[in-house]
Amino acid sequence: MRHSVSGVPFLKMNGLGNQIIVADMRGRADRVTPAAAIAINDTPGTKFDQIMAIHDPRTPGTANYIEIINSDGTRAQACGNGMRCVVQFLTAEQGRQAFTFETVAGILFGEELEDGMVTVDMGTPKLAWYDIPLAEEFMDTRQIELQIGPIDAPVLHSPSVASMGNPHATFWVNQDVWSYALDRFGPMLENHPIFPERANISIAQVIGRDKMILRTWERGAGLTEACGTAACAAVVNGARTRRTDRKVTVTLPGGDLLIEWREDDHVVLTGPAELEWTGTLDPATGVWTRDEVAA
Ligand SMILES: N[C@@H](CCC[C@H](N)C(=O)O)C(=O)O
Repeated sequence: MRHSVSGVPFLKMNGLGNQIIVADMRGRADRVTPAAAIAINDTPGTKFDQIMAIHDPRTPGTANYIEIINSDGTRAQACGNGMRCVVQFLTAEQGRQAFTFETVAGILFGEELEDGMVTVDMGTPKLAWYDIPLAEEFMDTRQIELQIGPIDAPVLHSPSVASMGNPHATFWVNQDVWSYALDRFGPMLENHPIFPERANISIAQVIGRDKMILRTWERGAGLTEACGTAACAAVVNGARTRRTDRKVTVTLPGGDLLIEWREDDHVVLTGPAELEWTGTLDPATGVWTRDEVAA
């Protein structure tokens, strides 16, 4: 095993194929720099969607402060799949299942279940236009005026928008979600002037009251195999537009997530997390080494 002098332990993990790096920054005052995040993502073998940096707690009663960094070096307020990875790592380390965390978006609760699945209470959605945020006032965020494609035959239009701490737009479609060039439309919609802080862009096909298929172009990361907060936002938007119930299995390219928008307004997500390998990372530069595994 080779460790750089200023290195921190890191784990390459995934949550339904959402590529996650967990960086253990406990006991340190520094942060993973944007330059380091970009360098890690540019290095073969560590292409990722988010880094979940575990810091010492800032607020009594919480286990850790979690900072979330996209692969383009920008900070994100929330990451459902990454939170499941953090819970799984800490459960394996500490032998206890339940944790309360703080993120920039608020306090979250996560727990590893007996069957190995991880459930995270992602808090309450924010639905006012200024909370998402949008650049102009919309009284009803269940359907906003936004379209892409020809004016008389838009390819995607009239999304529902919601914040799960981070901004999401859900475009409802009737045909196969794979028939849309999300790689082409995603960047345009992510950076549309209506979203002053950019947005995560999803295409949703409702299959039944409790089933939905979802693809997401993530702000700051691009096309991903899964986006937990996008699935949460899609179920909130599905329920409040009466397309779905409040408990829905969301099928993402990487697999299924169970999302429940509880009556107490909290959105809870349940799914798997997987450890791939471990290593050491310099959080200032992004230089990393992979631990050697005994044969
Ligand atoms: N993969 C995440 C969402 C990550 C944050 C997003 N890219 C943003 O900038 O808001 C998830 O599982 O929720």
